[in-house]
Amino acid sequence: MATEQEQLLAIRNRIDAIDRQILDLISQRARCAQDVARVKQAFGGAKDAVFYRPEREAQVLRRVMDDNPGPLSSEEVGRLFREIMSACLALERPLRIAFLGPEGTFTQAAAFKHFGHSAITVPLRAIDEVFREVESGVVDYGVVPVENSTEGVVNHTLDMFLLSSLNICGEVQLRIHHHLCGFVDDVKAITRIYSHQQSLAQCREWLDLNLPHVPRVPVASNAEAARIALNEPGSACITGQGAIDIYQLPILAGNIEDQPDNTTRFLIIGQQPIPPSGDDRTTLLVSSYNRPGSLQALLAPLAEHGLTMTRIESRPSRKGMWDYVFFIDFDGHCEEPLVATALSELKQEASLFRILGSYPKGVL
Ligand SMILES: O=C(O)C(=O)C[C@]1(C(=O)O)C=C[C@@H](O)C=C1
Repeated sequence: MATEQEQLLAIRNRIDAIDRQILDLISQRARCAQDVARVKQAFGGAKDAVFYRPEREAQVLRRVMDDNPGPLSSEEVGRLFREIMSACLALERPLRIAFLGPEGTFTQAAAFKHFGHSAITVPLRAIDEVFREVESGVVDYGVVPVENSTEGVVNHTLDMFLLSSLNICGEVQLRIHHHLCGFVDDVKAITRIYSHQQSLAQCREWLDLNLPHVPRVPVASNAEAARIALNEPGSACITGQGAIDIYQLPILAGNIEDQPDNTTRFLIIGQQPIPPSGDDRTTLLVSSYNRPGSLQALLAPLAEHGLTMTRIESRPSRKGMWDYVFFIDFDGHCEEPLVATALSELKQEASLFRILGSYPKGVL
C-alpha cells in the first residue's frame, strides 16, 4: 500500500492540474468581461455606459446555485461566483459603493455580500449622506439598512425616499450576529456597555438576564462602540465580526442576539432602473385620498391580479397632520404585463404614486 506521503502527492498533483484549468477558465471569463465592457462603451458612450447589471448577476448566481452538483453547498458556490463576478466587473470598471460607516459596520458587510470584495466601499456618516453622494454621482451606488427582523423598519431610510429620486436597484439580507467584546478579565468586571441603539435592543433579553445592572450606552455605530471599548478600561461593546476584525477585540460572549434568526435587510440605491431578472420585487411609494375605504381601494388591484404583497409600512407624509404615505413591497417586476396592469389601476386610486424600484430578490 502507498504511504500517506505518496497518496497525498498523487491527489495534490490532481489538484494542481485542476487549479491550472480553473485559472485558465477564470482568465477566459475575465477576458469576456473586458469584451462586454467594450460593447457597453461602444453603445452607451465612454461616460454613460452602465457596467453593473444586477439582473444579470442575479441570473448567474441563481443558475450556478441551481446547477451545483455538490459536495460544496449552494451558498458556498454562490459566494465563490459572487467574488469571481465582482473581480470581472472591477476589470470593466471598479464600483464605488457608499455605505453607512464607519468601516466594520454591518452595512459594510452587506455591501461586500452584495457586490463582492472587488468593490470599493466608501464609509459615510449618515443615511442622508449616502443618498446625496449617490445622487451627485460621487459614488455609483449606496447601501442603506431598511428593516430588521427584531426591531422593525429603519424610518430614516424610508423617509429619505420621500425627498430623493433614486431607484432601488437591489436588496441584500444579512444574518446579524452580535458579540460582547472587550479587554476585561471577567464579564462581571464590565462597567459600561457601548453599542448602537438597535443592537442594544436586539440583545435586550440577554443583557437583562446576564448584565442587568451595567449601564448601556447608545453610540452612533457598532464600530464606534468597538473603538471606545478598545480605549476605555472596564468598558465593553456589542458589535459584529467586521469591527472585531478591525479592532482585534476579544469576544467575551458570542451570538448574544435574542432572536437566533436576527436578520437585517438592506437596499441598494442607484440612478438606473433595473430590467426584469425573472424573480423580482417591486417597492412602491403611494398615498391614498383622504376618504373612507381609500386604502382598501388602493390595494385592491394587487390582490385582484394575484400579486403577493410582502410588506406595507406607513409613514407621516411630512405634508400635513395625519397625512400618511405607504411603502408597499410585492413580488413581480413593473415591466411584467400583469404587474403593469395592476399598477395602472392602483395609480387611479392614488394621490401620490411612485415606483421606487423593481429589482432582483436577494440571492445570497
Ligand atoms: O454580463 C454583463 O453585462 C457583464 O458585465 C458580465 C458580468 C459577469 O461577470 O458575469 C459582470 C458584471 C455585471 O454586473 C454582470 C455580469
